[in-house]
Amino acid sequence: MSDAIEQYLIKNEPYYHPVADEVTLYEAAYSARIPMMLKGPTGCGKTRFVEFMAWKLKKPLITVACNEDMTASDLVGRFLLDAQGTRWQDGPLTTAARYGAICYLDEVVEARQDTTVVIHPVTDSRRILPLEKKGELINAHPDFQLVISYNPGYQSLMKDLKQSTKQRFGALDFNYPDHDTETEIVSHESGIDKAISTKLVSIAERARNLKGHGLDEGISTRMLIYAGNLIAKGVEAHAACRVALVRPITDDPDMRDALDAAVATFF
Ligand SMILES: Nc1ncnc2c1ncn2[C@@H]1O[C@H](COP(=O)(O)OP(=O)(O)OP(=O)(O)O)[C@@H](O)[C@H]1O
Repeated sequence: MSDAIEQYLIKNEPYYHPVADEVTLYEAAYSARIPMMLKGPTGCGKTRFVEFMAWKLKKPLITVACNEDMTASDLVGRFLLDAQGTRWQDGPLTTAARYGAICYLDEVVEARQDTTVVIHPVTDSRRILPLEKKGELINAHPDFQLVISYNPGYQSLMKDLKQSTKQRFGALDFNYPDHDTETEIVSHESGIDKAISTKLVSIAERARNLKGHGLDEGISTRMLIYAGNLIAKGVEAHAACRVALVRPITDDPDMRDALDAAVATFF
């Protein structure tokens, strides 16, 4: 393995608690080199899952957080001018395709459509990545796989992946884990005991019922871990929940009252 890619190998096993059969399905998809789309709300474990799978498959992982200012060059690479003159610098997608990594494009829908089309030739049977500016055509390394994340809740008609992009991927649905699994995860990640984390999970479950009825998104596993982290640091539970759960998710006074009431039910 080249130095360029060695740095992206995950050395220690990431903690990942499987929720259903996603590990086996992903392994099969990887061995068939099917590009994968991980669908689900923010903070529910998609990134942790891909880190775990990359570690399990012993493949390097290159992650790119996509945004609307991103251009195709940010993915494939560009010519840079320095003291020695002009030189080409591979972008993260090119590095992954050239040397055989898993490339994870987080929230790819944020990127402009002219950016997302660069992934087309490398996500169908051609498995090629044309570097038009450089005049080079890369045949993707056999170990290369593209993985994207997608939050169906955020999509609108104005901003969505084209069908021609979506249909190049297999998809796994992610959601918040079931009560016991989430309790386990929150305890493990924040160090609080299960008696407290089960209460945090119960608060989140109530709040998740408010999604679409005043809240745009549910309280995520990530937020529960933050609350647990604060409690583990000695912050009193009500204050921890206010800082980590209630205030970040809404500014609506009625919704804040409803969430405070849910917190008061359990603490
Ligand atoms: N099944 C799980 N096993 C272990 N940890 C988990 C699991 N699900 C969630 N977590 C925890 O929740 C945190 C948030 O998950 P993660 O960062 O993977 O979310 P995400 O779905 O990728 O969010 P985003 O879409 O915002 O990037 C992780 O750092 C991890 O601590």
